[in-house]
Amino acid sequence: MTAAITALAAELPDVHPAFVTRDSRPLRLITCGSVDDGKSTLIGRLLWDTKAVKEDQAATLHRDSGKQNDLGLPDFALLLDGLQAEREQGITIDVAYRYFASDKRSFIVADTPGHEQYTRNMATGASTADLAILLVDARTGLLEQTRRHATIASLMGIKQFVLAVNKFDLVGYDRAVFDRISHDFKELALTLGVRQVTAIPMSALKGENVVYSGAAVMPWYDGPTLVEALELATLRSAQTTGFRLPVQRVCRPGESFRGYQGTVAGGAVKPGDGVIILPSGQIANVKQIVTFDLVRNAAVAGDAITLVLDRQVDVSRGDMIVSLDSQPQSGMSFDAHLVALQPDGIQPGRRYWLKSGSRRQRVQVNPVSQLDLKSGKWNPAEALAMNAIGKVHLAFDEAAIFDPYEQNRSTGAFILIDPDTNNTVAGGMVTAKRADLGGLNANDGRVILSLPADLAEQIMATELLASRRDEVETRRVTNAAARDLIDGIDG
Ligand SMILES: Nc1nc2c(ncn2[C@@H]2O[C@H](COP(=O)(O)OP(=O)(O)OP(=O)(O)O)[C@@H](O)[C@H]2O)c(=O)[nH]1
Repeated sequence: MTAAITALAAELPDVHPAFVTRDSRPLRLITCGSVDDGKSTLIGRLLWDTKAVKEDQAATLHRDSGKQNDLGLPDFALLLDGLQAEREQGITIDVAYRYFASDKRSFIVADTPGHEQYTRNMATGASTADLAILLVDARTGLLEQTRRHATIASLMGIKQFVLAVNKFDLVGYDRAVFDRISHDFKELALTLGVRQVTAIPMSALKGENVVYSGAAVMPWYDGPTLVEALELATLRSAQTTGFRLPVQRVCRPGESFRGYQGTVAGGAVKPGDGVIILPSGQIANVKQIVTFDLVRNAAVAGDAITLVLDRQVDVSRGDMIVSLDSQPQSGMSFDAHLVALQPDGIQPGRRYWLKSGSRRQRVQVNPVSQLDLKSGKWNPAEALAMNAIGKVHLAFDEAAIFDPYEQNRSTGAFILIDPDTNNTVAGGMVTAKRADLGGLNANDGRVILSLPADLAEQIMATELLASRRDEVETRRVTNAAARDLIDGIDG
């Protein structure tokens, strides 16, 4: 991902002058649709009609698509071809960002390959989206896929939808078709608790109701064009957690300098702020904030920084540096929503690698219920099939650190990786810490005591446990996890 994003970010200033001169935050979008609904054509059309396409790109496009289109227009989907090359290089996270702007606002659209729509962007691009554009083909209307995408988008915290009823030229611009599909969609949105819904009939191919009005062919439609709807959308409110810095790298260029690098995943920080390093629990103050070319007096979510602390502490990749007065939750077990992404689904009790930010740890996953997309009900389930949306319990060997996804889309999101195949098997969002006994876990009938090693030795030596050694297993954990255990018992 980093490579793709860095490459795209490097292009940024050339894309559209409006983007760099505006000071308001751009609106972030994701597009969802089934294969062939016209997603590539729509994004291409948006880039083309807002003039985000550079001249040399435009010339190539006209040349390459000259024979393919009887409207005498380029094949807009080709604009996104560059992405294919990035994907073929096996870049881990298949999200690329496209930038465009209207007269009133700038936009960033997360572009992901069709069938893997939600695979990884859940933990990356889409998790920052303000709005989702759901595409449907006017000829087919809502499909199960549309329901799934809408559900996932709402679980991901997106509260504004635009339903793009595309290919309207193929249904004779029939108003009744639009009324039916938009009615169905509004009903679906209501069941998801999404109130801001705009449905728009359009032809991405012909550019009707995308950037320019389609009034000539759809005089009965008096709503906004897609871009007008996007201009009216609101930015997602700021995240509510304190400062979060998942440490990606410890930088030690010389004896005298030690900095902790990463992208701020929540809140803000300034020199002098008190921070705590998790999971170790060490405390320090921020001495300096450095970005690639300057020393800064503050940093906020999204900034890539190097943090220098005022004392020697032990920090490694995967740790999180957070504000002292607003900490994430640390615990051995959490509740989460999961979307299963591989044919094997999620089987009860299976163990995976869980990756969240720069952290990777072992986890056991137990499904609890599955969402029935038609009724919107959660039915009890012990396993999740591919594409199912479920509620699960996560049980860790060592303390995990999360914010609820509602509060922080970055430190509350994760992916699960199959340790045998290295495939991403699920994307998930943490809903809450489980009220468990901190470090006490039951596994295969055995009790696992997770304690710092020396404490574990002492406890195992006690008369009570010495006689039951084969029933109790101890695992060495960090001090923070042990503290959790004690909190759990006290509470
Ligand atoms: N008539 C008509 N055809 C369209 C419209 N939008 C897209 N198409 C055509 O539908 C086909 C699929 O469009 P794409 O943009 O490639 O669809 P996609 O959803 O991106 O498909 P994948 O890239 O496979 O996920 C192409 O042949 C497009 O030219 C439209 O508004 N009207």
